[in-house]
Amino acid sequence: MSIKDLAKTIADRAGTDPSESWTAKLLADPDKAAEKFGEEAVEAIIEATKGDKTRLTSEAADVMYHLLVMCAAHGVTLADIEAELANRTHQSGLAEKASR
Ligand SMILES: N=c1c2ncn([C@@H]3O[C@H](COP(=O)(O)OP(=O)(O)OP(=O)(O)O)[C@@H](O)[C@H]3O)c2ncn1[C@@H]1O[C@H](COP(=O)(O)O)[C@@H](O)[C@H]1O
Repeated sequence: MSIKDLAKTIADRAGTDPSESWTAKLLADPDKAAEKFGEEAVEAIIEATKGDKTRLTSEAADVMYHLLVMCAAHGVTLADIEAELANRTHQSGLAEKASR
């Protein structure tokens, strides 16, 4: 599934029955969504340091999903994040830091 399709699926879960959808449950509880994102991020770090590519791929998918849910719980959309990233394309990190 593309990130865009995943974000749409997450947005579609807003306001639906939390007892029938993990996504709806997290959207209804932003602090829980943030906690889950933190857990998944730590799990991804652990797999990255172990060097297990398959496990890292799985944890990275968990991180992306929970990041999008946490953001959606606060009204931040994938389009918002993409716009922020687009604002940064002019920045050349190394050149900018060297000039400081
Ligand atoms: N990508 C995901 C996704 N990734 C993880 N999860 C759920 O996140 C929950 C918590 O993850 P955990 O890893 O903590 O689960 P766990 O069983 O404790 O596993 P471990 O930590 O022990 O490894 C589990 O219930 C997973 O099923 C997800 N739930 C939903 N999605 C996507 O969201 C869509 C809508 O899902 P629903 O909201 O459930 O309809 C799905 O079709 C998927 O595309």
